[in-house]
Parts: sequence; C-alpha cells; structure tokens
Amino acid sequence: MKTFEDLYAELTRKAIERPEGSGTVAELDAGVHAIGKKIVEEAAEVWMAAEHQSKAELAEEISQLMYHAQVLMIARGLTLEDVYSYL
Ligand SMILES: N=c1c2ncn([C@@H]3O[C@H](COP(=O)(O)OP(=O)(O)OP(=O)(O)O)[C@@H](O)[C@H]3O)c2ncn1[C@@H]1O[C@H](COP(=O)(O)O)[C@@H](O)[C@H]1O
Repeated sequence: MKTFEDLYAELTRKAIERPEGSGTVAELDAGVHAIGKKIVEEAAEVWMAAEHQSKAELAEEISQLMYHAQVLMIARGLTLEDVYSYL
C-alpha cells in the first residue's frame, strides 16, 4: 500500500522527469493559484463526504486532498520535513 512518503517521492520524481500524460506535471504547470483552488475544492468534498457519504468515499476524498496538498508543497519547494516540523 502506498504511503504519504511514497506518494511524495513519486510526485517529486514526476516533477523532475516530467513524463508525458502526468496529471501532476499539468497541475504544477498550472501554478500555485490553480493548485490552491483544487485544494479548496477537495476540502469541500471531504467535508460533504464526512457528512453525507460512506467511510470509503470519505477516505477517497481525503486521499485526494492529501495528493493536492503534496502537489502544492512541491510547487512551493517544501519538503515533508518542513511540514513535519510543525506536527
Ligand atoms: N493520488 C493521486 C490523485 N488524487 C487525486 N488526483 C487528481 O485529482 C482529481 C480529483 O478528482 P475529482 O473527481 O475531485 O475531480 P475531477 O473533477 O474528476 O478532476 P478535474 O477534472 O477537476 O481535474 C483526479 O482527477 C486526479 O486528477 C490524483 N492524481 C494522481 N494521484 C497519484 O499521483 C501519482 C502521479 O500521478 P500522475 O502525475 O497523474 O502520473 C499516481 O500515483 C497517482 O495515483
């Protein structure tokens, strides 16, 4: 099963290697403003899923929020340690 750290390493590689067809590369190219909007959208979907959907659907929405948060971290040059230092 993929972990938060595994995903961050994968996305970091994608940002460097820029493989064709990568949604992450497209999102990074769209920029911080666009990524921020995705985060707000996914956060709202998490909220709605928590109130009205199944635990599995909520888990999926949370995974998408985590993904977009990681894309934003990479766009702004943050490492996992930068974030973990505040946990
Ligand atoms: N975990 C994710 C992930 N979570 C969410 N998303 C993206 O976020 C979108 C969220 O889905 P929604 O249904 O909320 O939005 P949508 O309206 O369908 O999508 P949009 O049209 O708004 O983009 C998905 O369509 C994906 O584009 C993800 N995209 C990629 N990953 C993983 O990231 C890695 C790299 O992916 P690529 O860069 O695409 O190769 C792979 O391991 C993927 O599994």
